[in-house]
Amino acid sequence: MAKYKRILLKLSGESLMGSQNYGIDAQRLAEYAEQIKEVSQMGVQIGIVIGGGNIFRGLSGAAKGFDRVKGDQMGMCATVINSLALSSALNAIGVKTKVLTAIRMEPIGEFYSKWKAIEALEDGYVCIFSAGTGNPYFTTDTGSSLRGIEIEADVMLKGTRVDGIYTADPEKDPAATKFSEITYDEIYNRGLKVMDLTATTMCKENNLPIYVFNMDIVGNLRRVMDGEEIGTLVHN
Ligand SMILES: Nc1ncnc2c1ncn2[C@@H]1O[C@H](COP(=O)(O)OP(=O)(O)OP(=O)(O)O)[C@@H](O)[C@H]1O
Ligand SMILES: O=c1ccn([C@@H]2O[C@H](COP(=O)(O)O)[C@@H](O)[C@H]2O)c(=O)[nH]1
Repeated sequence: MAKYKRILLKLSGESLMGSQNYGIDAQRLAEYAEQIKEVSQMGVQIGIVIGGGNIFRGLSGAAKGFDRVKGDQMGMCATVINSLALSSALNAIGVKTKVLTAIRMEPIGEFYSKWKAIEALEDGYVCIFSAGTGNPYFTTDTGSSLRGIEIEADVMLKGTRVDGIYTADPEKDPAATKFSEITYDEIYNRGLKVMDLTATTMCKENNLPIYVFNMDIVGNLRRVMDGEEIGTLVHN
């Protein structure tokens, strides 16, 4: 039996680039879709939030002179592009999906509501929550914690390109060591940057555990569902 009944899976937009410098790598997209299908077939209810860093981030836009709010709106549109790509890849392999958007944009997706989402999850749809929180100055990590709490997920799975939380950024510090578990408070106290603080605080205050793992290794999502300890658990 799967370890969790209902999950909120956060996927990194940057990871979707695969080996490219920009955009969507078809192979990485197909691998993500297959992993999600496998877990959906186990009966797990799956909500997904995908980032937009492979296309646009408001902060990088602001650094080039864009208005920050417009830049963030561009970033949110980037998450919609990624959500549509993932939805299409899932549909192509027989998985039913519903794209719900935080900003009204029918017919691209249906306007999000908690109850619509839960009904779709219970009907076996994989729900993709796009456009983040719908507000500027936030990130999709915060969008994930928000949606995870709203849909009453058992856990927020942060599928990223590192295999957990380390004492320092493992992509910069080869001497960094990995935690198998850590509390939210330790994340603050040690100044760890794996997830933004707004998202961490929302999870802490609402008791939503976070599990950070490497989604770029095919089969890992299933391993998490099987209870294998391949990442880092964050809890109170
Ligand atoms: N202490 C740490 N432990 C683990 N990873 C860390 C740590 N500090 C920084 N990181 C970095 O955080 C990154 C993971 O963040 P995330 O998955 O949100 O990536 P992202 O590129 O910001 O995603 P998105 O495109 O969705 O915005 C890793 O690639 C890693 O380099
Ligand atoms: O609630 C939100 C979520 C996201 N944004 C903007 O989108 C980009 C892409 O999201 P990432 O989490 O960085 O992948 C982000 O940089 C913001 O510009 C937002 O404004 N509000």
